[in-house]
Amino acid sequence: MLSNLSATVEQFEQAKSRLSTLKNDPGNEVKLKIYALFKQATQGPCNTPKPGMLDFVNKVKWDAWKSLGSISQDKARQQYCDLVGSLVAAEGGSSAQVAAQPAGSEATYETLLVTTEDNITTIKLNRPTKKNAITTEMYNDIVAALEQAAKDDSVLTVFTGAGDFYCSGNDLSNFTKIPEGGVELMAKQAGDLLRNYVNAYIDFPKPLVAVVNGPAVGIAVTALGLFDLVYATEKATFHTPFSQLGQSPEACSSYTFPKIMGVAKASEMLLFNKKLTATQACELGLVTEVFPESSFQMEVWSRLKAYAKLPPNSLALSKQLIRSTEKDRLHAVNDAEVERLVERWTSDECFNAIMSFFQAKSKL
Ligand SMILES: CCCCCCC/C=C/C(=O)SCCNC(=O)CCNC(=O)[C@H](O)C(C)(C)COP(=O)(O)OP(=O)(O)OC[C@H]1O[C@@H](n2cnc3c(N)ncnc32)[C@H](O)[C@@H]1OP(=O)(O)O
Repeated sequence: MLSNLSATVEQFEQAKSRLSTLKNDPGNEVKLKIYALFKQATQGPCNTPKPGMLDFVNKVKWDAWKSLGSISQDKARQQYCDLVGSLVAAEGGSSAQVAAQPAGSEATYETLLVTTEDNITTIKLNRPTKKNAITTEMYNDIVAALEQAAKDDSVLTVFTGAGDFYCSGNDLSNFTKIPEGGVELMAKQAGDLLRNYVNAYIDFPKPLVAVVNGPAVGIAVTALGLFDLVYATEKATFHTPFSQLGQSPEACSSYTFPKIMGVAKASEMLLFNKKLTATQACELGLVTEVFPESSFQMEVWSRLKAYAKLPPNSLALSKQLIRSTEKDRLHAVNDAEVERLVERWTSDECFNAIMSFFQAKSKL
């Protein structure tokens, strides 16, 4: 179903009242941006006379408002909600209540928000109470959303998470629903789903961008090797605890990680569960750039909106040139990783690790 969405007046009011609950001063630059967005959202483009040279404070505020040019009140309201949402989230609150969806078209899924605006299709994992862990239904929905994004008019596709986590990886309860055919059938079905999921990334034809808004675990980290840009907030972490879970790497990371960061660093992550900070992940080349949490959403989205104005065919063709020589290799790696995991999922090591998680004996 398609409908038009932007920040509602109610969301805007909610964002206003949440702003007053902030404990930390976000700094003058951010405060000015908030002021300007508020004025634009409530009064439209700046049309008041410029304050005199000596009226320093009002002149700076006027400049900030004027700098928004003619952006619509709807858009300003939405950006205001996004900015307040990121400030609230930075203090440990949930940004989900105030962050508005980009205006534009929206496809409806149970735990996925898929929207298209400004030539960008955004796929947002929307299960914040479970740290955006991916259920079997979500794997299928993400594949469908990627197939749709490949065909739509957008130039870039962005993947991100709602709330304080980017994604905690595979939902471990996917392995607790044993079908009548037993554990072997469950493992085979999970393998087919995983192969299909990873193929959707390998074959994705347009630039794919990860906006890593918080910690990432497991398959949410390994899949990053198949993205074209990875932007992370400074509070993001990157953890692939496969041996701890009795499992093995997926999403082609057994190939992409050594290529990106070298065998030694890849082994620390994929064999020995080393959790990286955003800065470490950037130094190793897994992350493109790290941003301060207070301005993360604002900086990243303004940059992506500019990129999305570039000529789409040129972008897609250049991506194909960069990636095409690797495609067959990546498919072969995906098949091999899936084969290994199907074995692992029937092992005692894996069974015991998942049981301990649900008996709350172990957390990563
Ligand atoms: C069917 C296809 C299969 C393809 C599989 C492909 C292979 C994939 C491999 C992986 O992705 S391996 C990584 C799997 N992920 C984990 O092991 C993470 C497990 N979670 C945790 O260790 C912690 O929850 C956390 C992520 C470190 C967060 O800890 P925090 O203390 O901040 O929050 P919690 O209270 O633990 O979490 C809130 C809520 O969410 C539930 N939850 C979080 N992550 C998962 C998860 N991955 N699977 C299932 N449930 C998860 C957690 O249990 C809490 O639930 P409630 O207790 O509130 O009901």
